[in-house]
Amino acid sequence: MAFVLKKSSKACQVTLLQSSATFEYQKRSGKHVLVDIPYSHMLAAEVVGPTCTEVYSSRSYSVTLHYVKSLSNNRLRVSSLEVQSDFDKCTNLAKQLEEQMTVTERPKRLVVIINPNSGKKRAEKVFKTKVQPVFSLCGIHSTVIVTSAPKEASELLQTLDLADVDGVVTVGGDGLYYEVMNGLLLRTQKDHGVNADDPEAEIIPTDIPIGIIPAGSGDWVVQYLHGTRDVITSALHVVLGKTSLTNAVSVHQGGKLSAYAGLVLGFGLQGDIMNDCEKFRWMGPSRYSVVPVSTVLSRQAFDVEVEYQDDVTGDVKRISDQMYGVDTYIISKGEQGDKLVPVFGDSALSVYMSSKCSLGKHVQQLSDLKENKAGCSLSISRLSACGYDMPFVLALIKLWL
Ligand SMILES: Nc1ncnc2c1ncn2[C@@H]1O[C@H](COP(=O)(O)OP(=O)(O)OP(=O)(O)O)[C@@H](O)[C@H]1O
Repeated sequence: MAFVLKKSSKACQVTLLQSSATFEYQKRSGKHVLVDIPYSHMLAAEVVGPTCTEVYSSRSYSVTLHYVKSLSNNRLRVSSLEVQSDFDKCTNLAKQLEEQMTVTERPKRLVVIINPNSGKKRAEKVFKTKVQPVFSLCGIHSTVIVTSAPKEASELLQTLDLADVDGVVTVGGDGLYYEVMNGLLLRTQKDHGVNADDPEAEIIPTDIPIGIIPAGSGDWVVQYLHGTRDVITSALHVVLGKTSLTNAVSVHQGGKLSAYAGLVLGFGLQGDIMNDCEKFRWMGPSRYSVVPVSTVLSRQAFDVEVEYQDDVTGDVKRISDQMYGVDTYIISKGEQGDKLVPVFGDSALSVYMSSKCSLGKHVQQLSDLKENKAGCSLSISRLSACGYDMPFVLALIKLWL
């Protein structure tokens, strides 16, 4: 299907192809331009009529197509293209484009949960100035909840009416994502009559996707997911509606569910680092650079036994040693050349163990891991114990990709 409209007084041919629309026109300089925009990247087509001060002419209507453009470093931005014609042509073109956009399922009703105390305490401003305009452009209705205390988000999700909700968006850091993921999973178990405390019970995955707008201190989940912590990029990933599966792992101790983990499960040093960082929250994001140094200097080795099922052979193996830490990456890390890259929704988890060694060697191992150097992980399909009774159960939940 093709339409001929105008762009800056010159003819512009718009052709609707199977998966994209092309716009072909000449610039004032005479240069020929062809813009090919996939339907999957289109956000909205707006028709604007003549203002009352304009003299009506045969082409005083316009269609502005808003779409997503890729920039360097995995960032996305909104771009627009305007063509002019009469009322019939403009409304017809806009209707055809809107129809193509709705072929892929996109969210229309969202619950947005903001932690005003995340990171540099700019989450509310970030949402209002950068995210809300993108949601409005795409006709998304959002119910905004600003938390006033820790755990409020997960408690609220136990009773909130989620029947018509297409997704929950967090504006904060990894901690808020963790809270919302826990809240949604617990709600899903309750709704299905599953006893979440039972370590043998299969976790029922939640149908409601989670979107993450980075406004925290670490923002690791979103960086792994989108390759950037750019706010507008995250908002655009949400509105385009494509989801990715990620793992959640339940951790049980003493016959009770401790929590669902979604990023790293750190036993020993890593857990101590996170615990110490929380005590220095007043330092803001810089606590993650300073506090770990003192925690590593006061490291302690434990007698640990790790039993796991090998990802490749399926054999159950056991390692006993004095270790500083056993870290399980729920968002696994796969090897790509000499680098470690995040892998979402993998059937295996990666485990890193730090056996007793000199401080120099230990620091080297930790910095290799921080720089994502390949070669220091074990890939396991099930980790059953690490010194304590901590069986893990895997589930998959959806994130907007
Ligand atoms: N209104 C609030 N006041 C204080 N703490 C809150 C509030 N709402 C949520 N929290 C808690 O704050 C913790 C940290 O929040 P969040 O992850 O958003 O920020 P961050 O710690 O700065 O970022 P990151 O987790 O990426 O380092 C979460 O565990 C959450 O439970």
